[in-house]
This record gives sequence, C-alpha cells and structure tokens, in this order.
Amino acid sequence: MGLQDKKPLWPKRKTYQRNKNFFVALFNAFNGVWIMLSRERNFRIHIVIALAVLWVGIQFHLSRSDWLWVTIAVSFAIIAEILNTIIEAIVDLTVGDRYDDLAKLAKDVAAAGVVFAVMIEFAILAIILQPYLWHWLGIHNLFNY
Ligand SMILES: Nc1ncnc2c1ncn2[C@@H]1O[C@H](COP(=O)(O)OP(=O)(O)OP(=O)(O)O)[C@@H](O)[C@H]1O
Repeated sequence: MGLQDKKPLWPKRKTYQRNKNFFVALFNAFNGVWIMLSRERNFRIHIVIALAVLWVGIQFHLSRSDWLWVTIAVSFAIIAEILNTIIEAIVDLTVGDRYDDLAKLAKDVAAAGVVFAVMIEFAILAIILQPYLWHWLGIHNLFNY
C-alpha cells in the first residue's frame, strides 16, 4: 500500500507558509512524530521494541556505557524507518500510482536499509545484553566479558 493510499493527512489544507518561529517549527516536527506513530505500523513496532529495551535495561541495571550502546542501536533502526517513510513519500509524490522500475528500486532499497539497521540493532543488543542475561540466569560462562 503506497502512502497515497492511506487516508489524506490534511484534507482541507491547501496552502502553507514558512514557520513563523522556532516553536512553530518544533510543533511541526512533533507533528512529524505523530504522523509516524499514527500511520506507520512498522514505526510503532520499533517504538515497542525501544520501550521493551528500556524496561529490560532498567531491570538489568545497565552500566552507563551500555546504555549508550543500547540507545545508539535502538535509534539507528528508528531513524532508518523514518528515512524509509520519507523515501516512500517522495517516490509516491513523483510517480503517483504509475509503475516505475526506479520507484520499485528506491522503495525496496530503502526497505533493505531498515532491515540492515534492525540487524545491526539486534546484534548490538545481543552483544550488550547477553552478559546481563547470563548473570540474571545465574549462568557463569566464557562469554561474560
Ligand atoms: N510506483 C511503483 N512502481 C513500482 N513498484 C512499486 C511502486 N510503488 C511500490 N512498489 C513496490 O511495491 C512494494 C510495496 O509498496 P508500498 O508503497 O505499499 O510500500 P510498503 O512496503 O507497503 O510500505 P509501508 O508498509 O511502509 O507503507 C514496494 O516495496 C515496491 O517493491
């Protein structure tokens, strides 16, 4: 389903003007977050993963440097999903409903970027969380450090 197939964002809005000040720009940025949350199912999945990792991190009492890695891992996937949505929107804006090989290439490669980011996210999470997991389970092994 292309982005244009989803319900219109602002059916009545026909014009726009430059952001008058910083707070209007910030409001529009938060509106972008709301658009991602309300329209993009995959983005919601990333947020659920982020909240789950936050909960696990609190339970495991992660060190400061491990929090840093976990934050980078989770943000990486979220930013990839945001870029994917931007690319989908630009492609749909450019080609509309018409089939185009380059449109397919752009969307598929953008999706591949998300898959790659999620693989890195899970690899970092596994590397960082596994010693805490062994400790929590009371298992002592060679992979603790
Ligand atoms: N204009 C197009 N021309 C050719 N192929 C397209 C075009 N638009 C989409 N596709 C193909 O159809 C697939 C689905 O497109 P769609 O825009 O629905 O993305 P999606 O995977 O549903 O994204 P999301 O679920 O994040 O909205 C794309 O991955 C791409 O392979």
